[in-house]
Amino acid sequence: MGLAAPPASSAKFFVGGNWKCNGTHASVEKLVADLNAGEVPSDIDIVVAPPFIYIDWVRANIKSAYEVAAQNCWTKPDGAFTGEISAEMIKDAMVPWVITGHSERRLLLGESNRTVGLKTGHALEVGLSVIACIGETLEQRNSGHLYDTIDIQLQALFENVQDWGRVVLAYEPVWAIGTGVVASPAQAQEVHAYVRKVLTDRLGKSRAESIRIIYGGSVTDANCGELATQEDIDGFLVGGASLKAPSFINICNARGAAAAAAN
Ligand SMILES: O=C[C@H](O)COP(=O)(O)O
Repeated sequence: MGLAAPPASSAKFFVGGNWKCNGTHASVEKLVADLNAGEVPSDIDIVVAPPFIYIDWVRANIKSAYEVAAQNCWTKPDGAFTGEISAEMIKDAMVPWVITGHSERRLLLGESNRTVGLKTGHALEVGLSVIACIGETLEQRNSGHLYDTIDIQLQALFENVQDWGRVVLAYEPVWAIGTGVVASPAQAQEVHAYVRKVLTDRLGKSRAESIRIIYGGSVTDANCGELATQEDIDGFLVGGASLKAPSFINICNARGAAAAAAN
């Protein structure tokens, strides 16, 4: 007996694992060994984002089922920007993806919508693919500013992105990140559908349908199944659960498992 209807979205499922500022050489080696030992679907995109210091080792040692992302990049190619890593360097290190606009960078490090837009545009120009993050705080949601927050964040992307073919949009409500309070499937779907409509209005139906809109915020292998069946949820950006290989592998299998359960 089925759990839920199969997903309506035909976009290639995408699962990102954002390791954030976690790990040691020993724990990263163990995590990569465990990920390499697991079975993940070959028809989805899976991308892990280690801390910069481990990224080269991970890229060289993780199996080809997983691509690698940086967690951030700078807006310029090089220069006197102490502590920054440029998109050019990320490309030079043969890392194909970068995350931009994560709420931890927006809120803890003061990155503005403009900066996120510039970083995203520059990374794309350099040839990277980008996981661009958007999402509202609880205060913005509760004060009726959910959709204008999303609009403003998207507008900064529209001003800087020429080629949406290499962009994955991650909707991550800040109140759900690292809190254990996951958005309900209906809450997440409602915002994803809104984002899809904005993309449709700006870029046309066909392009909008091809852009993956993924959900992030307290995703675990226990709650990902129903989320994965929502029409406009094309995958996940996973934080804490991506540090545990068995959980992350289960999340990578979420859509296939949900489809199998529905049949
Ligand atoms: O980038 C990932 C998100 O911030 C979600 O993190 P979380 O799964 O630990 O809530």
